[in-house]
Amino acid sequence: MPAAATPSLVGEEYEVTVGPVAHGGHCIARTDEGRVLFVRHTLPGERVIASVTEGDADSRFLRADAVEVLEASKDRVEAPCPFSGPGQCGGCDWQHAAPGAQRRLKGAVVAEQLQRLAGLTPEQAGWDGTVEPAPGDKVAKGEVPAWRTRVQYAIDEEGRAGLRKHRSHDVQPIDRCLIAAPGVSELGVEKRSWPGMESVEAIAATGSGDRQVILTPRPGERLPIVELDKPVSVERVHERDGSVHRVHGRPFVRERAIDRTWRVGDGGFWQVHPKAADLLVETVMTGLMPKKGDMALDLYCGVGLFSAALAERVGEKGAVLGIESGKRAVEDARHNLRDLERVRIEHGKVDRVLPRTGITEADLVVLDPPRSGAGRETVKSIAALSPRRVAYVACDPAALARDLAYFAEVGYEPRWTRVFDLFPMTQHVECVAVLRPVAKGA
Ligand SMILES: C[S@@+](CC[C@H](N)C(=O)[O-])C[C@H]1O[C@@H](n2cnc3c(N)ncnc32)[C@H](O)[C@@H]1O
Repeated sequence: MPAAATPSLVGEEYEVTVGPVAHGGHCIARTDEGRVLFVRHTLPGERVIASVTEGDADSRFLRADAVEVLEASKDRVEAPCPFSGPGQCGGCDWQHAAPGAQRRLKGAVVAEQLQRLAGLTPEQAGWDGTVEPAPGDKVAKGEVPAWRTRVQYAIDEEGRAGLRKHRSHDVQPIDRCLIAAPGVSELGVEKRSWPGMESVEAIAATGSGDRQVILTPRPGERLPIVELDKPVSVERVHERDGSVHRVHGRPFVRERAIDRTWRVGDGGFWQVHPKAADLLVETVMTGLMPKKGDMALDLYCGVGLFSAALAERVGEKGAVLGIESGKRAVEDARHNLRDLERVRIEHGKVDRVLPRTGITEADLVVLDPPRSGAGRETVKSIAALSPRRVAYVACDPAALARDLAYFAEVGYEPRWTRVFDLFPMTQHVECVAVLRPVAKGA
C-alpha cells in the first residue's frame, strides 16, 4: 500500500513572537510546539499571526506570511506599494520596514552569514557593520528610491503585465512599480495589454537615454508589433527557440559609467542600480590600489567594466586579462575595450579557463561572480597566482562567506569589507571584500 501523504499545513495559523531576520527576506519564529517558521512581511520582535504558505507535518521548517500584526515593531511603516503584502508581489521584501531598518536587517544577515559560514566577526572581516545607501538614494521614511533600470515583467493569461508572486509562477498584475526607474515607468509597459507574451523586459540605460524592450512570447505565439508610451530607441524580440529576431533599432543599449560608454547586448549583465557601476569600480580600485606595470585579472568580467578601470591604471607596461562565459558579453567587452591595447578577454567558464591561461603570477585579481559564487577550485586557482590583493564583489553574502572560508584555507584574509544597499526595498545587498595574503608567521 502506498504510504499516506503527509498532511499539508498550508493555511494553518500560528500566533508567534518573531525572532531574528534570516537570509532570504524573512524572520525566524517558533511555534509553541517548536516548529520553525520562516515568516515574511514581519519584523524582529513583532507578535503576529503567521499563516503557513509552504510545508507539511514532516517539513524541517515551514514558510509563512504574517497576515495580522498584533504587536508592531517600531521599525514598521505602512508599505508605500499597494502591491506589497501577503500573497501579492514577490519583488520587494522590506516595503514594510523604515529605510534605516531595512539596512540594519541586511547588515544583520551579512554578519550572520560571515559568522556562520566563514567564522568571521565583522571586525575580522574589516567591516564596520553598516550597510551604506547608494549615493543620491532617498533614505527618509516614506520615500522610495526609483532605482530599477531593468524590470522583467511577467505577463498573465489575460495579457496583463505584473510581477511574480513570492516563490510562485503566478503573476500579480500591477499598474506601476515604485522602485522602477523613471525611464522604465515612462515606457508604460503596465498600461498596455500583452496577449500571447510570457514576459516583457524593460531596460532604461543610464546616461544615454537608450531604452530596450525584450519580449518573450508563449510557445507558438506570434510576435506583436509594439507601440509604447515613449519612443524606444531599441526594441528586440526573443523567439522561443533562443534565436533573436530584430524588430528595429540597435541590438544593445549604451550605458554610461566611469566616463566611458558601454555597449551591453541582449541579455548581457549590467548593474541594475544606476549608481552601482561607478560606486563598485571606485570601491574596488580603492581596495586594489593598482600600480603601473601590474598584471591584473578580471574574473566574470561581463562587458569589461573592471577591466577598463584596471587597464587605465596599470598602464602600457601592465596587462589585464578578463574571463567571461557569455558569448555576447565577450563580444561587447572586446568592443568596449578596443582602445585599451593591454587588455585581453577570454571566452569561457572561469574554472576551466583560469587554470589554462599560461599565467603563473598575477598582482591583482577582481572577481564578481554570479549568485552561486566562485567555489573552492577557483579560489585555489586564484591563490596559486599569488596576487597581492584580491577584490571580491558579491551579490550574495552567503556565497561570499563560503568563498571567504575557502580563501582562508589558501592563506588569504579580508583586509576590509564594505556593504552597499544597491537594491532598496528588497532583501538584496552588494558586498565588496578586499583580501590580502595572511602575513607570514601570523
Ligand atoms: C555579476 S556579473 C559581473 C559582470 C561585471 N563584472 C560587471 O560588473 O558588469 C557576473 C558575470 O559572470 C558571467 N558568468 C557566470 N558564470 C560564469 C563562469 N562560470 N565563468 C565566467 N563567467 C561567468 C555572467 O555572464 C556575468 O557576465
